[in-house]
Amino acid sequence: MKKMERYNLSAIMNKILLIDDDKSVYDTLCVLIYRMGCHAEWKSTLFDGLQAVSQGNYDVVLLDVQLPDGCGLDIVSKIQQAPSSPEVIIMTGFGELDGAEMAFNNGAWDYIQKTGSPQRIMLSLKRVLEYRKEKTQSRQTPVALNLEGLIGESRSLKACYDQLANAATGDANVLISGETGTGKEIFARAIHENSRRSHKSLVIVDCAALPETLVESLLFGHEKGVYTGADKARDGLISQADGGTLFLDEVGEMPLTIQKVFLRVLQERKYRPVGGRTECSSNFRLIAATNCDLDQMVARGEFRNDMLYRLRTINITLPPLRKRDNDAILLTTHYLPKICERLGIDNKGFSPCFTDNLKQYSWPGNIRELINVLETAISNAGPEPTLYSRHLPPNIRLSSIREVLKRTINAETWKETESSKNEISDSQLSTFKVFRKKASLKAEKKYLQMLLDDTQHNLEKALEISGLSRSRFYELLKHHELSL
Ligand SMILES: Nc1ncnc2c1ncn2[C@@H]1O[C@H](COP(=O)(O)OP(=O)(O)OP(=O)(O)O)[C@@H](O)[C@H]1O
Repeated sequence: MKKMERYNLSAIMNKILLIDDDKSVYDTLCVLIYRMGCHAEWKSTLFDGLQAVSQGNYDVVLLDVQLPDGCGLDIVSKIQQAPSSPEVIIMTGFGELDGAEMAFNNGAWDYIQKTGSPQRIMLSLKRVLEYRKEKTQSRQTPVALNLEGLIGESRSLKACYDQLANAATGDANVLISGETGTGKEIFARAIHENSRRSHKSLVIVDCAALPETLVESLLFGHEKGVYTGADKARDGLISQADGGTLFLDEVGEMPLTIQKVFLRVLQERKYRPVGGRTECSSNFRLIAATNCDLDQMVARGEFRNDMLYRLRTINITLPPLRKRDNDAILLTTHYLPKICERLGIDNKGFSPCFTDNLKQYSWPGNIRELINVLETAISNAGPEPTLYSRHLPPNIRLSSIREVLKRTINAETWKETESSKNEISDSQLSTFKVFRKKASLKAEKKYLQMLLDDTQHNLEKALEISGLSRSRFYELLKHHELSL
């Protein structure tokens, strides 16, 4: 019986791993950790620590910054990817703002100076364990989130799904930021659809398209006869959002004069229609979206600070597509059949060279650009059943060639620097002009080789991508002893 009790206890005990090369820190902390009713283990290097984390079921990792085999800050996200997703508390010998910023950006729970009292570490540990307990409990009663139409499994996007779930359970104002085409509107819709207001309207206001002279009338409505042509009273968008959600898209474009009026509406959910004598109220939930840096706009006097403060009770920042791991491919798999269906053609497959290009491109227009590019590729492919990189628009293929070239040239410059170090001893350095000429010839040849490989020696394609004239292209091939 006793044995059984002990077994049960250890099963529910929180497990803490300390990664620190100073054993005395472990000796001090492990007593306190055991007193808290937790189990402590110790590793002295990043390598051993990561190995332990990948196998053990730890709740928290206390991580030193300077370790014999590297910097602790570099492995915070790797630790969190372990099966038990442990929280990380950084313990540093020297507190530095840069280090703290990097730690928090990487997802650390806290950043503590080791030289302070061990109680400070214990307090942080206690808080993080409480947080984990709450997190586990809320997971046990999961809210069924409807993410229909939202594609992506990257870590950065999943963190946004968590925020979406949190926003959907309440009524707080939400500000969604992110580059153009990252899905701010589709996220706003998902928050509304998952909220208790989903049976009422989601009213979308495109602040960039609001005509300044009619803005108040559009938002607040107007009474009969206030304008020539206003032959009857009309509800504004705020009234239409009563009981539902008001979505202010491109909120950075809202004129300052309107921000002033709108701020009062935000605070009191009350407004006065143009020409009206009495105030009306509207119980709406506000979501706003922007691709501007509103903090910078506030600093330049282009956006009201009090408005921004109100808007971002919950702040969701959508990551750009280039920072979403494999999501571009998942989106491609999702959108290809839809586009083909819309065009009334058979679905198409895609080759590895096609996805390689998609992965290497930086997608400044994000998901919207990806959808457009897929449409172009489908149309370029005509009746062919499979999409290859040659079906992609030239700018995407070029940018991927540029990436590979950059990497190759960097590697070669490094090799050259290394070998030139040896050459310097027995030969004179050439002039800069000669050196530059040699380097550019080498890069030229590399480019041509890649162009030929990528286009499978197709002349027309090579000319299209390179922008070279036919005669210049032949001249270059001859010069570098390459053949088509
Ligand atoms: N995660 C996603 N899964 C599937 N489709 C997405 C996703 N994110 C965005 N999209 C699609 O990409 C397109 C652009 O999305 P959306 O209009 O929501 O972006 P946005 O950030 O509001 O853009 P903008 O700032 O230019 O207004 C839409 O067709 C949308 O359906």
